[in-house]
Amino acid sequence: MGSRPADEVLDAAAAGVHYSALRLDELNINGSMTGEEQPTTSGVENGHQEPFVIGVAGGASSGKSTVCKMIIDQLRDQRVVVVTQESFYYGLSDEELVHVHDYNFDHPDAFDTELLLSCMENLKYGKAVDIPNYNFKTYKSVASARKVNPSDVIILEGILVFHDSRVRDLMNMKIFVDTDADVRLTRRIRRDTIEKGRDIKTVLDQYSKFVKPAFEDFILPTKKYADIIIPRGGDNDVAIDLIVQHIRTKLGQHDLCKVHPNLYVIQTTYQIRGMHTIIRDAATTTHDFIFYADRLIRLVVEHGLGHLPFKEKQVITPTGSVYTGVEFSKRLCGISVIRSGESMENALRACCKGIKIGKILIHREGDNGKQLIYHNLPKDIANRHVLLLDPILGTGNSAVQAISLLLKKGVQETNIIFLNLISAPQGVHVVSKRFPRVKIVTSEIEFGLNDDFRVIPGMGEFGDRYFGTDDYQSSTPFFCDDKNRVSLPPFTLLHPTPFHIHTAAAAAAASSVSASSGAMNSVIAKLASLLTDEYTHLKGVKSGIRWLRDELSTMNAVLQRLGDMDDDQIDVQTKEWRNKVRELSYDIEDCIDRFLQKHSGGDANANFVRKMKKLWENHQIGDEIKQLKARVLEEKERHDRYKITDQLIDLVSNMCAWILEYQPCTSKPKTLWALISLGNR
Ligand SMILES: Nc1ncnc2c1ncn2[C@@H]1O[C@H](COP(=O)(O)OP(=O)(O)O)[C@@H](O)[C@H]1O
Ligand SMILES: Nc1ccn([C@@H]2O[C@H](COP(=O)(O)O)[C@@H](O)[C@H]2O)c(=O)n1
Repeated sequence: MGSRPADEVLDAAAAGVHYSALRLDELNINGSMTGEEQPTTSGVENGHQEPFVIGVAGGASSGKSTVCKMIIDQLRDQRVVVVTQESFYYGLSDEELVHVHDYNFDHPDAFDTELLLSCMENLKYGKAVDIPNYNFKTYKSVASARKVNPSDVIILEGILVFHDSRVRDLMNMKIFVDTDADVRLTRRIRRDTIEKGRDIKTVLDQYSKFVKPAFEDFILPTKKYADIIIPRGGDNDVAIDLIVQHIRTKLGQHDLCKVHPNLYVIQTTYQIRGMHTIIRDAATTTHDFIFYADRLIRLVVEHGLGHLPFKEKQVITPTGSVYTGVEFSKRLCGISVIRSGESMENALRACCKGIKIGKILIHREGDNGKQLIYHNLPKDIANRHVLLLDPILGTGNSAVQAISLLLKKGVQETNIIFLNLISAPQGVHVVSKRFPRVKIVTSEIEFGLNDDFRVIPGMGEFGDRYFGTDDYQSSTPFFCDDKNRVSLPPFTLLHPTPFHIHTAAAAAAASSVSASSGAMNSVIAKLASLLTDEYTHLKGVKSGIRWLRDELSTMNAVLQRLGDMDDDQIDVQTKEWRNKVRELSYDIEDCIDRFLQKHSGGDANANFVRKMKKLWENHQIGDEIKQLKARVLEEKERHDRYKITDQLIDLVSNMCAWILEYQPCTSKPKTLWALISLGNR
C-alpha cells in the first residue's frame, strides 16, 4: 500500500502535537457576564470563523439574563460573551436628571442603537470592542468601558434588541422570553426596591406610565421576529436544552451553512480528516484512494438518507416487546452524474437494497461551460425522492444542468438531495441560489476554485483516480443521436489503449446506464468491441466472444425487466438471484478490464500468445475461473431450489461451461478464457 491507513496517520499525529477540541483555557464566561476584561485570544488568530449571534428579547424582568446564564452554563466548552442592551442607554443630561421620573427608559429612543450596531458588527466580523458601562444609579455611562473580544457565540440581550432590523439581521438565532405580566411586575418590584433602592410607589408609577405601554407598543410586536419563544423563561429547561443542542450543531458547521440553510456538512472528526488527507494526497495509490473514498462516500450517503421523510413504525422485537421506530420513504432513486458520480453508486446500493439508479452525462465544454448530452432516468422519477450523486461540486454548472433536468422531468425541488464529497463555496452559492430547496450534503467545504475552475485544494480528477485511469486519458469522440442514444466507436488494442472505454464519459453512459443490469451493458459493449479486434483470429475466440455476448444480452434483457419493477414487486429469492448475477457481471467486467489493461500497447501476435501462456502460469488463472464457476453453479443450485428463472440460470451455466471448454492447457490459449482471468485479485 502506498499510503498509511487513517488510523496510523492519526496515531502518528497524536504522538506529536496533540489537538484538543476543547478550549477551556480560553473560557471566561463569568467574566463576560460581570464585566471583567476577557482574554484576548480569539478565533481570528486562527482564521476568522463567524461567531454565532443569538438575540434574546422579552419584557423587563421576564428572565432574559437568567436564560442567557443557563445557555452559557451548558456551553462551557465554547467562548461565549453576553452583550446587554442596557449598556447602550443614553446617559441623562442634568436637566433630564431633574425630571428622571418622566423619562421613558422603555422607549427605543432611550438607547444608542447606532453604537450598539457598530459594536455588534465589529464583534461579528472578528474585532474586539469596548462596551459602555451604564450605571443605574447615576443614569450615566462610567468611564471604564468593558473590553469584549470576539467569541464563538455572542448573545445580545435586552428588551428591544429585535426593534431595529439592522441589529436583527446580525442574529443567527432569535429567542423571545415570554413571561406572564404579573410575574414580570412582581419581579420588577422586588428588584427595583432591593437592588436599585427605589421606593415602591416610584416603581409602580414607572410601570403604569412607561413600562406597561412600551411593552405593548414596542416589545410585544417584536415577538413575531423570534425563531423560538420560551414560555416561563428560565423555568423551561426543555427549551434551553433544545436551544443549546441547536447552537452546538451550528457551531460545528461551516459558515456557509449559516448562509445556506440547505447545505449540510457532515460533522467532522479526526477520522474524517484522516481519510480526506489520504484521498487528497497526490501520491496515494489507486487502491487506497478507492478504499478511503468509499468510506467517505458511505458516510455522505448515510447522512443524505437521513434527510428523507419518514413515518413512525412499531415492530415487535424477539422478546415480544414493542419497539417504536421509523420507516423511511421507499420511493427513492439515485442519479449519478457520469463518470465520477458512478463511484458513489455502490455505497448507495449498499445502503438502499435494490435502489434504482439512473445516469446523467454532462459534457464539459471549454473551461466553464457544460452541456447535458445524455440521460437515462427511471420512468416514474417524478414520484421519487432523488439522491443526485457527484463527488465534486465545483462551479455548480454540472449540478445546475442535472437539477434542471430533474425538475423538467417533474421531480419536486424539495425531493432532491445532492450528495458530494467536497464542495467549493462558489458551487454551493450557484446551486443554492437557483434551487434553494435542494439539499446539498457534503463532507468538506473547499477554499474555492482556481483560474481553471478546478476545486482548490481538491483531489484531482476524481473519476480518473477512482477508476485508476489517470494515465489513460482519451480524446476518443462519441456520437449522440437525437434520441439520446450514444454510439461508440469500436475500441482497439493498439492506440489509444482499450482501457479508454472506462475513461470516456460517453462510453460509461452507453455501457452502464441502468442499475438493473449491473455491469452487463458494459460487458456486452466491451465484448462487441473485442469482436473487431486483432486477436479474434485466434481459433475459437471470435465464436466464443460472440456466443458470450449473445448469451449475456439475453440475460441482460431479463435483468432490465426486473429493473423496471420496484423492489417490493419482486420476491426475495428472485431479488437475491438478480443481485448475484449483477455481481457476477461486475466480476466479468473486471476480468475483461484487467485483460485489456495488461494487453494494451499492441503486442505482436506471437508475443501475445507467449504472454498469455506466461500469465496463465503465473496468475492463478485456474483458481479464479474455478471461483467464478462455483459462483455460477451456486446460482444455479439456488435457482433449482427456488425455481426462479430457468432460462437465466441455463444461460449462466452455459456460459460457465463455455469458459471451461476453452480453458487453455496448451501453449496456445484458445479463447475468451484469457478475458476472464488475468491478473491477481
Ligand atoms: N424562573 C425564575 N424563577 C424565579 N425567579 C426568576 C426566574 N427567572 C428570573 N427570576 C428572577 O427575576 C429577576 C429578573 O430576572 P432576569 O433574568 O434578570 O430578567 P431580565 O433579564 O429579563 O430583566 C431576577 O431577580 C431573577 O433572579
Ligand atoms: N436607569 C434605568 C434604566 C432602565 N430601567 C428599566 O430597566 C428595564 C430594562 O431592564 P431589564 O433588565 O429588565 O430588561 C426597563 O423596563 C427600564 O424601565 C430603569 O428602571 N432605570
